[in-house]
Amino acid sequence: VSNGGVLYRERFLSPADFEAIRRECRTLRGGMRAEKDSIALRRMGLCLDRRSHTHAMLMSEAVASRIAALTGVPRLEPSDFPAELRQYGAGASMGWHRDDALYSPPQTEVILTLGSADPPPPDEHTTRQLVKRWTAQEERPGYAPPSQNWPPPSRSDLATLRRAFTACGAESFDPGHHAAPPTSGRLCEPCSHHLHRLCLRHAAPPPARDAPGEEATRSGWSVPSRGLSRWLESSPVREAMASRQGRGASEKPRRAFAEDTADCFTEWVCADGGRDSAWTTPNSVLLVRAGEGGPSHRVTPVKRGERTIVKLVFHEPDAERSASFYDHINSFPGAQRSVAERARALAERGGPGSGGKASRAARRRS
Ligand SMILES: O=C(O)CCC(=O)C(=O)O
Ligand SMILES: [Fe+2]
Repeated sequence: VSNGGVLYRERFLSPADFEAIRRECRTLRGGMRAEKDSIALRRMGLCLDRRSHTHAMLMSEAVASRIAALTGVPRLEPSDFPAELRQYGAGASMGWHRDDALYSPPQTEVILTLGSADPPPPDEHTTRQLVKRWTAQEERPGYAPPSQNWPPPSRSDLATLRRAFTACGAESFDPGHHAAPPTSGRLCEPCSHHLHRLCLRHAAPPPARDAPGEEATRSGWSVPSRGLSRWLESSPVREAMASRQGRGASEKPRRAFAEDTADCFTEWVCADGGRDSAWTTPNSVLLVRAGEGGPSHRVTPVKRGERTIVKLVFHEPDAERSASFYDHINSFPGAQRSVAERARALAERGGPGSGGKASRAARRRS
């Protein structure tokens, strides 16, 4: 794997395949249990049934050869190590570690993100650029707020919105459709209650501007679907709006940006010793080379929301199981130790350099 053994790629599966996997995995969440003996803290896990659709889709020759092509490993195969569904809830994290080599030569691990907590907010520069682009779009004649593709207002917004709409005499208020996305300077003049939402009654007829989703994608971040109103009130957004209205950015920011929405990153050490990190988007894959030669990496603590991933293991043809393979398998939640496998693991540990009780006790799952 390039970049010191880590590679991050977004939009890995087709939207249809990804949705099918996400749907199935959602139904399995109830079966998750706290992971045992793991470096990860407060993470929940579940081994995916080999007969599941998710397993069939991901542990396939097709996916293996795509991973091989991405990593530059000549050939990879789906391993017999269980694919795991894992969830980081609030407070969960994973400290710096290298993935144990479950095989020799060491495997490539694939972290497919199914869902993530709210993304971290954009920096101030990005926010200003985005607000500028939105404004330009909104100033086109005939602009109307999009209906479906903007996240609907959060529950806590509804009462305020309803009041604002009543105040300006709007006839109806449908939370899913009558709330516009954040705008910059263009307030609903008659209402002017809301800096960031247009009242449809006072908005011009359709159409249309780029879907906010596309905007967000182009700018490299997603608008938080939860905590939207807090995000809008955060200082760079407010300042950008204020300066559009010629009022300058004199208002004291009420809340610091970074405190407001914070969530976990996967961080790793690159080949040159520097660090890189990713807020892993849904349908992204993070490919990590295991073993001593692999990169050190970690997951920063989740403060809000949750992040669900599927972890998959691929190995080179003819790779052999290592003692760690058995240690790991036996520490799965609810694992039944297989006598034969245990015997085999013990026999393998007898070899030179395979570590005694102390190293076994110290070994924790990655
Ligand atoms: O959740 C992640 O992004 C990384 C997880 C990881 O490193 C592991 O499970 O070994
Ligand atoms: Fe890891």
